[in-house]
Amino acid sequence: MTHSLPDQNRERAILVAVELTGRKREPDAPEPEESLQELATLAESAGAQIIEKILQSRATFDQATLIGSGKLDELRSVVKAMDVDVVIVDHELGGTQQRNLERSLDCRVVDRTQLILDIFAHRARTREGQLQVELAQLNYLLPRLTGKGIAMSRLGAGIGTRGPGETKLETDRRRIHHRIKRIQHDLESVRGSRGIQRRLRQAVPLQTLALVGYTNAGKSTLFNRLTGAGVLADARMFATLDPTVRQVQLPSRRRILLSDTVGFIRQLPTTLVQAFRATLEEVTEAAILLHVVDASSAAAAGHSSHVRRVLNEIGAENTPQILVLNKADLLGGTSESPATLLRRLSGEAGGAPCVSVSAHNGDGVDDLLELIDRMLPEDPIEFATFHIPVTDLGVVHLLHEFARVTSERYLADYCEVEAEVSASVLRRVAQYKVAQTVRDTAPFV
Ligand SMILES: Nc1nc2c(ncn2[C@@H]2O[C@H](COP(=O)(O)OP(=O)(O)OP(=O)(O)O)[C@@H](O)[C@H]2O)c(=O)[nH]1
Ligand SMILES: [Mg+2]
Repeated sequence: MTHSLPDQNRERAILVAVELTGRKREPDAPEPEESLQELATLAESAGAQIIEKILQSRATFDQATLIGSGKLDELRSVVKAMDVDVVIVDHELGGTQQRNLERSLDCRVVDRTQLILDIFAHRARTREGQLQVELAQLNYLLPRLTGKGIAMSRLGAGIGTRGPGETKLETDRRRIHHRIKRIQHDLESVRGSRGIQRRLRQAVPLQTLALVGYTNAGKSTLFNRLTGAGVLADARMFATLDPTVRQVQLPSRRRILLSDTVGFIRQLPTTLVQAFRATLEEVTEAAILLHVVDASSAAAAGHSSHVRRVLNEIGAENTPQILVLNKADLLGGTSESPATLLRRLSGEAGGAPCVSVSAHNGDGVDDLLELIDRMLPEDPIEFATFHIPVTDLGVVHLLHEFARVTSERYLADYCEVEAEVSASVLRRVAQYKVAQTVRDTAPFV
């Protein structure tokens, strides 16, 4: 785990989870230990030092305090003895439960969602990302503002205290509602300008592919490997929050756009995922999804089935997928051979083609590019004549860039261009077309 703070500057955290006995787990739900381990990774990503992990088995969650009263006493003495700053609970807490726990333990109590939001708040770089996180935080807090109202003005620099502008929130619900409206309004205008960028991008008729996957799967590392871009890749979870888009050239010399997106994680409420609309748009509009899995993780299968579920929820289940088993360089010590894992995950993904790569050392990346080339829809070349008004000369430029122009003549108020154009480019400029014949030639490069 990477963290930059020396131990004495990090918050001392205890992690708590409850294992419900006698209840069948959801098909892709993790083992409680595995979930607790993931929580530890998250907490460390947020800068905490883990003092202890506590797992309690119970038939049900306690309504008032989640854990039972005996366990609570035990926890209280550990908190005191070990000088603990924050207790992090691996389940979503209701407002009352959180308040009761804080009062009883006399220390800060944060749940999994708050921790994730906290990391998000820290990582968001763009204005849109920051607004999205604040909106998600407010939506999380609102239903928890029951009774006398929780202490909204917990100031400080620790985990869970980077709440949405404590000072803005110190009063009541109405102010929060007001703030939510304001953020939504600001988001609309930020999105408006992104919409313009997106349209500009669409004017360049390239297909977009999106990297998706569980957090820490290696999406950004693969993105950098494929595009030569210097996107932050980090062992901390949720290194990427804002989508980044770059061009990639395929072996056929066709170009595509690749976008790197926020990682998915279990127990992140879909409403929160929805807040990351920028990412979702990249995903739902992609021609192909590159589903990246950390094949070296013992939880690979659970992670990939979770990702498939989120893709379902956001309506991207029918987008063609390539399963990319990453971190192949680390394989060897795992119980399942890469070939078996590939077969199994591919079967679960409805037979999606898969490829094993190492974003780290580049192994398999050429195979991935070949596969993308084969999977991209055919794009036949046609020969067409265009009349482009002088007011739209940008289109002439576009044809020079993305087609093979064979002649170009400037007439009174338009330019006549003859060109070999791929079908996808042709669709963009169809309104200027005056004649067209399909050519029986190989795609130009
Ligand atoms: N050994 C090895 N490590 C890798 C490989 N790919 C990525 N990593 C490491 O895995 C960690 C996570 O990589 P990222 O590329 O940031 O992962 P991500 O999927 O973008 O993560 P989020 O943006 O947090 O969702 C980093 O420490 C990378 O160096 C690989 O092929 N082999
Ligand atoms: Mg990333």
